[in-house]
Amino acid sequence: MIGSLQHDGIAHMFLPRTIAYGVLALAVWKLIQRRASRKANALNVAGPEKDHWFKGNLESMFVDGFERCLKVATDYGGLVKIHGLLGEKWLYVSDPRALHYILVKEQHIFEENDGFIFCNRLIFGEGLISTLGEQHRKQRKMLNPVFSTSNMRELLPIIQTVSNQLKSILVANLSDHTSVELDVLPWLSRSALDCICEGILGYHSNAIDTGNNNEYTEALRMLGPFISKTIFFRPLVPIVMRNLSLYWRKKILDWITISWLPTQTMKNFRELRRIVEVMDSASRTIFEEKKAALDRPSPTSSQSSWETRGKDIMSIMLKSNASSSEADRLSDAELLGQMNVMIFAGLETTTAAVGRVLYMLAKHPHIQERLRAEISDAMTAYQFSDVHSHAEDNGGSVRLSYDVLMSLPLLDAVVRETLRLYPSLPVLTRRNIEATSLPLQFPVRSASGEEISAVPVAKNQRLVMSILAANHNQAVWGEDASDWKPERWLNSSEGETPGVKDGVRYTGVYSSMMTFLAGGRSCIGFKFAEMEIKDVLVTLLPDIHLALPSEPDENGIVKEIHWRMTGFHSPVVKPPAGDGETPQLPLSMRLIRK
Ligand code: HEM
Repeated sequence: MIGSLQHDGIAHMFLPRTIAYGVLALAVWKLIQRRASRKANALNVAGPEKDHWFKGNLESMFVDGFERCLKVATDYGGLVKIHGLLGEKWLYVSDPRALHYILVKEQHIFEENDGFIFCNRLIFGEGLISTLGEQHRKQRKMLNPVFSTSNMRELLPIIQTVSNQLKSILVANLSDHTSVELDVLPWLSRSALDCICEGILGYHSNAIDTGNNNEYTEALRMLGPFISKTIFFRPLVPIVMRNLSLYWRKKILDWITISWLPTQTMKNFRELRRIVEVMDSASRTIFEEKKAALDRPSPTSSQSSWETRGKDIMSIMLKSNASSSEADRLSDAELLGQMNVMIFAGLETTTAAVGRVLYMLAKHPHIQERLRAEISDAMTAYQFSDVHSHAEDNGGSVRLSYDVLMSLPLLDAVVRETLRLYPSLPVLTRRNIEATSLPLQFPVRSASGEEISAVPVAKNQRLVMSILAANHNQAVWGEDASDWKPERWLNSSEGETPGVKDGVRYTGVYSSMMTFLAGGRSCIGFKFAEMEIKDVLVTLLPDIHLALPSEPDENGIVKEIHWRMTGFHSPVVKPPAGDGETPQLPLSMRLIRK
């Protein structure tokens, strides 16, 4: 997703069907990169030998390369020279000081890649992930307060309603006597979409109701997959955008999406164009209605097909923008762009995170039991507390307040530990727009074996920031860094803060980990994501027991889940029970006897 290698098309480049289409694009891309590449070749840091003359180390590291990504950092340290396409040299970075330098201290010289920014602008408009420099800073200034804790408090009831719908659907498929195997992934994806649509846009998507055939929500669900399918052509977009007039750009778009071109790639382009048009038109309608609602004294849902209760992020953003000074105010195009960006940014990331926590709990039944007990105790205590008189019950389940939800220690530990070990976006890319020198916390070896603690980097060097390797770094997380141990977060009161060793830590926005990144381009929605993940858990666990599949299928084979890491982590079923490719998360579930 955002800024990830998947977005740069690397993870998909090696699929056989795309290679043929790619040769031409690569040749052009190679020409543009050549100058930077020549300088970058002088990089004097150690790293692995190339695995392939064309693909370098990219396929082995970034196509299902979870272990390889970690091993490269363990073998060579926090700054590693790896091989890109056709011998280009890339830097693979996980050192805490180097990441701080890139993301915080000298953020202005490290930018997202051109292809990423230009394509996002075409798809989403002028939102956060399509802008750079001053314009991006201005947008963050306006948007940061919108994601405040007090606004999250207001949003929680919206999330709780969606989580309850998710529970009702799962419960309807279960019994308390026997376990039933269910692929929960489609349900998690639909409930994440509802959370985002309701919470961010104030729009009743009701995607969880599969009978509700809604063109807009279907387009939102399909956007990510179709961006991935067409991503290979991303490097060409900046060339077209920079060198051709609007007239010719439109002509090219019409040509590549012409209906009689039969190939699958053209079909993918056509579908992506259709999705973007549906998304754009619906977003404009919602946006206009929201603006109109701002001028009405008390909007009612009956006045409009779009719900405008005013507690969603968009409404808060519009109010806050309207009351800002002229200099700080965002244009309508920028506000509109944020709507599409937020949905895209928050959908697959959160779905993967919720799926992973459920999977980890299914794998660790004793932690699941302890967590269920913690949640039940909190609900009982809350039910009989004075505060609860203000909270609603829904279908017999207690709706905890935001503060209680955030204060449950084991819940917090389980979520943190899972987000640390399995970041939804494992790697992200940057390039530097001027020559610089990367400082290192932990020295690495040069290609000739000397110890170095700063590495000169030529302009336009391609950098891969490894969130994964940072979150598994034994130098700050300890020798058990790669073990899933929620208790590490429970012991922090004993004077040890997880992820901090001898004062050294990663400067991420969420607990010394890099899952939501650091600095001015860090995840703006991390509090929203944390609240949503926690709320799904407190809603499901009191009623549903989770386990890994254990029943053999008709061929006598038990399904084994594997988390494939490409741009994202997504669960698949290993062959022979599955195809090892199709995202799915079958879990064995039964109702809890009360
Ligand atoms: C577990 C869930 C999530 C994870 C792991 C995650 C992670 C990240 C990361 C690593 C970035 C930086 C990307 C880059 O620099 O290229 C990012 C950016 C962003 N995220 Fe999230 N995210 C999550 C959920 C959300 C949600 C729920 C929202 C919206 C409500 C959201 C909105 C955004 C936006 C708008 C950006 C761009 C920020 C900017 O460029 O200023 N994210 N996210």
